[in-house]
Amino acid sequence: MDNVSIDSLVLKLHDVNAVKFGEYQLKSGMLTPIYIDLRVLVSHPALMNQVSSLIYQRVQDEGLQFDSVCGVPYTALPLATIICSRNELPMLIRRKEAKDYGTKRLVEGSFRQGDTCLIIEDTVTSGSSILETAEVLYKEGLKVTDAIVLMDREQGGVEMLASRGIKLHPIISMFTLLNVLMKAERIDAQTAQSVRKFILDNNTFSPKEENGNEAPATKRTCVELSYGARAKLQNVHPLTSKLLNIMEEKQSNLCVSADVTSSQELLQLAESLGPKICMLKTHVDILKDYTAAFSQELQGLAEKHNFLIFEDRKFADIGNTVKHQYEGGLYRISSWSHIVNAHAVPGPGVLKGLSAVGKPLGRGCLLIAQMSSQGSLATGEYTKAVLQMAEEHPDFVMGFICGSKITKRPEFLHMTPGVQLQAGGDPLGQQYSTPEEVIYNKGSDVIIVGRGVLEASDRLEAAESYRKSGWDAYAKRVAQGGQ
Ligand SMILES: O=c1ccn([C@@H]2O[C@H](COP(=O)(O)O)[C@@H](O)[C@H]2O)c(=O)[nH]1
Repeated sequence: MDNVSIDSLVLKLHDVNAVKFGEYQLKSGMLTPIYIDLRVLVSHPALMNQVSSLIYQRVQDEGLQFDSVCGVPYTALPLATIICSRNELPMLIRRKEAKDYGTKRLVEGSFRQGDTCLIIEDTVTSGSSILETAEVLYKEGLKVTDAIVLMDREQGGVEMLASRGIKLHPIISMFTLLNVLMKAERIDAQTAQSVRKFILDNNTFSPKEENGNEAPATKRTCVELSYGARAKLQNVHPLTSKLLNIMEEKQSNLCVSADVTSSQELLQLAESLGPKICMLKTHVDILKDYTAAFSQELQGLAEKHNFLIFEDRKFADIGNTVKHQYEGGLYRISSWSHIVNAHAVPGPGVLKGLSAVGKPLGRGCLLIAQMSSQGSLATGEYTKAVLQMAEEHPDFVMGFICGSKITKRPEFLHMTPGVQLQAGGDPLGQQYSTPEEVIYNKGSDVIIVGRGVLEASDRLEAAESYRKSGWDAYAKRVAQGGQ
């Protein structure tokens, strides 16, 4: 499903007043600054057809297997009807109340015990309406493994349903909707930010422990998705998805920081450590003998060993300057580095400049939200502002350089430098944490290790130790946090 169709749909939904800003009450009684009212769709047949086509396209893209389709009453009923009728799929209707005459059935239509039913819903907040429908279907002997929703408010529905064995596939999610409306100047940045804050502050999902009690706060903050599951999320940057898949496949969340000054040595590192890493970080401006041939060889090794290249350039100038720095000069960074990073200090212009060059090439960027060095000024409100900048540019920003997880949004990556097997520091203010601390306790995704590997007598053996510690810490986190 392409972004163009999602963007145009969001704008049309806004045109027909299906997206309202103000103060509204949800089914749960919760007051919300944004209300999605898809009941109006029935008055707009062309839009109804567009929505139905997008839902069916998603069903096909996901390769979902099912025997029948059921729309959650009432708003999703006509959507399910159009989809089933157009594509000749058997449909079931869930009654809200059984009739007190005739068959008294709660599910109308023909089915066999053990059949799988796909649920279609218009909007999800907590996921409770889908679960109610699924429970009625279960009582009839049907199975429910997947549900498709047009609009996910991103308030815990995906996680709640996942905890009950149902995979929810959202077509539009709240943060995407806000970004599209903001880009089209339908809402201002302040409105978008206050809605984002409301959504993040009002997550409805609290996992239960096996004894039925609520999990303690430390466990409850979010359900932990695996790297592989995150790779499949709808909003994820394509390069993030690629990286997450590499991580899962190679069982490595290790990025080696190749801080050496000779091209030959860097290429040797890439060749020997390539199988152990998901990413290789460079500081191209410390090489004393850079040539274009070097960058070509490096790209070849990245393909051979399936890792991404991250040039740690830390762009920090106005948009026009960073555009030149990224695209041109001696290094032509955009031509060979999959990922670069930037400081948020100049404001969003830095991202506009970089993305003008990087986006057409499928590149991505990390924002520096925190630094590992002692006395860093990138803390508190600054870090929050960096997060906001990322949320406003999800089509180019893949995540953050940071010391710990700064957002629960699973589509953003957290990458942490300042990692060694023993905590400590260097005389110039670098501060080190262990892989276990960074990945398990601080919730980061990738460990970035330089001297821990480079100064070891056996670099390959050291890289394997870091790969294993990083991976074990991640496996422990996922095992305790969910799926
Ligand atoms: O906050 C930051 C941002 C970047 N770095 C870079 O990571 C490596 C760390 O090297 P070590 O040898 O493991 O200390 C280095 O390239 C830094 O420029 C960072 O350390 N902290």
